[in-house]
Amino acid sequence: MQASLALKAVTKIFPSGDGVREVDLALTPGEIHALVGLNGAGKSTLMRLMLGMKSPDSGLITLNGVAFDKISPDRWARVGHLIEYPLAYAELTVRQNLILSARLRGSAPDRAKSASATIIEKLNLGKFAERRTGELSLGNRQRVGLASALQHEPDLIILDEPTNALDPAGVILLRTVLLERAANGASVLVSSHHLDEVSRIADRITVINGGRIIGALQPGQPEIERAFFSLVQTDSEAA
Ligand SMILES: Nc1ncnc2c1ncn2[C@@H]1O[C@H](COP(=O)(O)OP(=O)(O)OP(=O)(O)O)[C@@H](O)[C@H]1O
Repeated sequence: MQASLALKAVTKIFPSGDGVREVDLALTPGEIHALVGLNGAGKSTLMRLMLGMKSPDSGLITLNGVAFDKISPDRWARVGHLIEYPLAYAELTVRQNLILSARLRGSAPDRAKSASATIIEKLNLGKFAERRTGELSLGNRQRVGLASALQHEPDLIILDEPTNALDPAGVILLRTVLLERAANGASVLVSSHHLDEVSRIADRITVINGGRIIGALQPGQPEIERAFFSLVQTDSEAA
């Protein structure tokens, strides 16, 4: 069964009073869903909740109808994510890191080797494959983090600002891999500040402000930035 993740009235409030409130959101197999919002809007918090890295104060999150405390480790192994910092050992080479991450997700040694070779090619990391990861530029480390999140062909993909440090070539390569995964039925959620980029790849764009979902934008709609700021301004004025 392909992944579909659903949030119902999910709330998580930090002691400061910030957080996310009463969020309803659903990811659909085969769709790329973008989450856009200003700095501090609640995107990373929401993604952490969707990955079980944080627990909600109230509300329910399910994966294919199953509550998080009942999801098996095998099911989690088919999830790919990158939240803020790429997880990689600085002393290991790119290839070693990728093989290790595939093994940690339960891939057999041969499968881990071939999966890492495939993603190294897809994200154009060949030149760096035998270099120590700690020596790479920020953008190439981001590519390694993305490679690790995507190499095991996950059916649920959650990426927090995946294009932040990427050059235009990296953005295009990532776009190709995400479109390919979605075409194969994966549910994809990406957060971004780059409205033009998400407009190009997303099937749906959800806007978050002050921890609440405040509306949607149409991918490809003209003047999408203006529409985004108008939604945010109206919401902020009403608050
Ligand atoms: N662990 C935490 N403890 C207290 N407050 C937190 C914590 N994590 C996030 N927050 C607060 O919750 C709010 C939402 O933060 P979050 O990181 O989810 O925003 P974001 O939309 O991802 O922002 P950005 O675009 O800057 O990455 C912010 O006000 C932030 O300061």
